[in-house]
Amino acid sequence: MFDGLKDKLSSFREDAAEEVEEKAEEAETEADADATADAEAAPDPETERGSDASDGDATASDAAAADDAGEDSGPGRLKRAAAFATGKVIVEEEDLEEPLQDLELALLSSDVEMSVADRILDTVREKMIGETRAQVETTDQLVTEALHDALLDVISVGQFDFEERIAEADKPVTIVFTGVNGVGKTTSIAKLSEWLAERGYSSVLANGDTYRAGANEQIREHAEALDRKLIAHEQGGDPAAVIYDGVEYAEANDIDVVLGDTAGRLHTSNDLMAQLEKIDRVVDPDLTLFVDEAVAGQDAVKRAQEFNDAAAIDGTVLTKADADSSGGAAISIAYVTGRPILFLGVGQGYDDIELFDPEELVDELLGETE
Ligand SMILES: Nc1nc2c(ncn2[C@@H]2O[C@H](COP(=O)(O)OP(=O)(O)OP(=O)(O)O)[C@@H](O)[C@H]2O)c(=O)[nH]1
Repeated sequence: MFDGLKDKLSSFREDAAEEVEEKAEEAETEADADATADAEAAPDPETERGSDASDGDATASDAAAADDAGEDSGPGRLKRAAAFATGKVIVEEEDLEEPLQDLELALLSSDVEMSVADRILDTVREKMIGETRAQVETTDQLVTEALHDALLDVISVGQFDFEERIAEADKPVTIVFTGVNGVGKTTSIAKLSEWLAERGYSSVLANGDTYRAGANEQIREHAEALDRKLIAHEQGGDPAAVIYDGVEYAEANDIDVVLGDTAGRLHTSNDLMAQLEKIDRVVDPDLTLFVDEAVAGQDAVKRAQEFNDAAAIDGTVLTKADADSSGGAAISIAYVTGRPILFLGVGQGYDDIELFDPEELVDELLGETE
């Protein structure tokens, strides 16, 4: 999962750490050279005692040396050298220039959305530049921490505890799933039903996809495999009515959660978006979840944004993360929509769904999981 991105992040860490180390060493060499120059320029107390004239000469050459140092090194260098002498390393903007350019390219080529990449770069800059570290700390640690914070900042936008939300909500909890065709919506509903069952919550499936021929059969297969009740109407029926029936069934039978499928649609299909509005009006779902596939990268991010604009979503289920190397959608969707990723689909089996944990993803991306 996300191997391509992991490799790119790892290269950035190595390059940035190397640059900062190199510059720190330069500062050390300069600090040493300055110290030697100072020592050489310092008047010998023995000779000094005998000659008043040499006193004046020494002061002049000291000043000249100080001037030279100022001209050649600039205040940044001096500050750096001074910090180095006290056991610290200061990170300067120029150390990071090249690695950050490479990081930007790496993120964009991993399908990370532009504004998200910018934000990550800004945070890394903010966390690292002007930062001092003790020489005993590794620079890699400093870079890793900055990258960790930058990634977490964008990935964890809007995050809430899904399990707690379900536990605390009045029952039945109604969840409606939207998204385009073929991204794994129906499979995700089945997986979520199983995920809920494992945590002691019963669920009923309601097939609001009355549009596509074969939709009833597809979801029925899952319902039968999992031994769940399915509410379905004829093809061409009113999706809001199906989900409403699902809610009534749940109320009558003490079922905790209603999982409502809907037809795959583009945010631009007006009639289908109007159906979603009707579902909203008639059923007033507790949560509307957008489903898309991680492998769609930038397209998934764009669709999430467009769906959220057209019909406010509460979160995303990102499927096929197991087949995605880029990780761009996983990193970008929450920041772009302001709504969290709640689940990752990680395979075709019913158990292949994971509650999304931003901290866990960041650790995995930075190779800190083992
Ligand atoms: N590898 C992998 N495959 C998945 C995942 N989730 C779903 N799939 C597969 O993706 C395909 C499409 O899934 P569906 O659930 O039929 O997709 P859908 O969005 O409901 O499709 P429509 O009903 O046509 O809108 C199926 O073959 C699923 O097994 C996942 O997390 N990982």
